[in-house]
Amino acid sequence: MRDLPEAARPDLTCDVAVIGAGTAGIAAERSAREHGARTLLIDPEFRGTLCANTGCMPSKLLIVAARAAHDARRAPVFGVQPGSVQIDGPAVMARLREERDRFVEFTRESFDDLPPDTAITGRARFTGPATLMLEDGRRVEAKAVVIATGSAPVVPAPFRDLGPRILTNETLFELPDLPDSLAVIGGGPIGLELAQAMGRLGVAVTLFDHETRLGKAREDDIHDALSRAVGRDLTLCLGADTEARADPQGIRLDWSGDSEGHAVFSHVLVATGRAPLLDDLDLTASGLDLDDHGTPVFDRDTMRCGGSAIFIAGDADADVPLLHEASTEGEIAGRNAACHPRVRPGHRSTPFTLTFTDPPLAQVGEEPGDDTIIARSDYSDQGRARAEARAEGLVVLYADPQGRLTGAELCCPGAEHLSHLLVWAVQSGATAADMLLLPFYHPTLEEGLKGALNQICRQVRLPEADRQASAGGARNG
Ligand SMILES: Cc1cc2nc3c(=O)[nH]c(=O)nc-3n(C[C@H](O)[C@H](O)[C@H](O)COP(=O)(O)OP(=O)(O)OC[C@H]3O[C@@H](n4cnc5c(N)ncnc54)[C@H](O)[C@@H]3O)c2cc1C
Ligand SMILES: NC(=O)c1ccc[n+]([C@@H]2O[C@H](COP(=O)([O-])OP(=O)(O)OC[C@H]3O[C@@H](n4cnc5c(N)ncnc54)[C@H](O)[C@@H]3O)[C@@H](O)[C@H]2O)c1
Repeated sequence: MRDLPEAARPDLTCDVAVIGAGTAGIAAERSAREHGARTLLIDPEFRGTLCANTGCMPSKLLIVAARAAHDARRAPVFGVQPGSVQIDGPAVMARLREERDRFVEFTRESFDDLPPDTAITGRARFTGPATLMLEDGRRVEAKAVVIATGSAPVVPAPFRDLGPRILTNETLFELPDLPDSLAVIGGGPIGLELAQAMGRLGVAVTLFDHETRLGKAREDDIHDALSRAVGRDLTLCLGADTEARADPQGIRLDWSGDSEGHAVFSHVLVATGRAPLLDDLDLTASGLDLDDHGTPVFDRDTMRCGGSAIFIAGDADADVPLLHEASTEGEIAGRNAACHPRVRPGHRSTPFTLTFTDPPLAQVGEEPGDDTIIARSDYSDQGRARAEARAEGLVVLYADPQGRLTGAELCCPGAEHLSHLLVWAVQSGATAADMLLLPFYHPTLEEGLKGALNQICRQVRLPEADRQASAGGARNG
């Protein structure tokens, strides 16, 4: 460094520079440091993770408020009369923000544990394959770089420039009160979760999607179960293209396609997908190969971009934009950045997505192939679900010709937990017969899985371990 003229000397040097202090970046920095690297963690704000601020946590806080309202409304089915249910919108939003801020504080506190001079405030861009420039002009030289800049909502043209009544996940949780009415554009996980929650909190919600499938459901009967369930809390308008314009009362939407109409909504939530935040990075200077969307081409086992010393993790890579994947990818990227050029594959877990509707939608493993054995458990009369007056939906299991579980799709009560059991079974290589040898307590939602597991055993001629008659008086456990 001493031989360089002063003007060319970097202001900051390190082994691994991590760009972005979200879930992936925090994991990458920690992992690189644990593997002996001198690290820098660069972020313009250090405001805590997307998950805590505007993602997983505030959305689940809205969902739990909605569930409380829903449970109170359906209590009379059990002979319990709670009286008329009143929703105090400002109180719902205040509790959401109070709890959310607590979660955000925890993620911010993790920055206090960083070694001195590791956290660098600034927005970074590439000036070369291993050099970065911060917006204040400081130059950073690193042996390896991890890109962990996250993603941002994509707002299609008709919804841009229409003012604060157009919401995204970045603004919805800041509303002082619940909206009078809400159009939700997009039936992916964000749209589904927030639309159903708002509907249950008494907001008049219409959900639009230009496709006819909600939540990328694989199976027709799973999609039917999901549509029926959310259709009780909101109006569904699938296969519809929407136009938007400002109106004195809010935002007017005109839609056409499988249905036609127009209406004015006090607010519109745009949940039409998210795109990696890479534009500010000047990736051309990095020398990386980019795909058609401008995302670096990378190896998802090592998180390395081509043959370079640049790694990528989290939503920035547009692969699987989920919290647990961001964390895993960060850990792999950080370790390999520290050990570069001796990179090695990290462990990637079985694909698993969970949308927190009621009942939840879960997808486990890969899509079924031509020789996949498919079996179903119906939850519309499952014993425990029936007792709780929430019997609906189904579980679809996938297995290979040897009876080994390869995946599942669920939309039924308890799917949040049942899907965990199933993803653990898939990842550990269990067969349907192995599963049936495990204990099933009675009366539980888990018992409902036995029907599909037995069907697989019959189809592949494995022993059906469970012959125990249902003691619950209902079909399927
Ligand atoms: C509404 C919503 C609900 C969700 N719910 C769930 C859920 O229930 N379960 C689940 O698994 N996943 C959920 N997700 C997805 C999950 O939140 C994300 O996959 C995850 O948080 C992504 O983490 P990340 O580290 O990639 O990004 P982030 O946490 O966004 O971190 C990116 C960081 O990069 C910084 N940055 C950006 N550009 C630069 C630059 N040029 N220089 C320096 N720093 C920069 C940003 O300031 C930010 O701090 C949800 C997402 C949303 C939007
Ligand atoms: N529970 C969870 O794990 C959870 C919750 C929320 C978000 N997330 C993550 O965040 C990511 C982004 O979520 P998302 O729901 O915004 O995106 P998404 O891409 O999953 O879904 C977007 C939906 O919007 C529709 N759409 C796109 N353009 C449209 C248009 N112009 N008009 C009408 N519909 C349109 C698409 O057909 C699709 O159904 C997800 O992929 C997921 O990884 C996860």
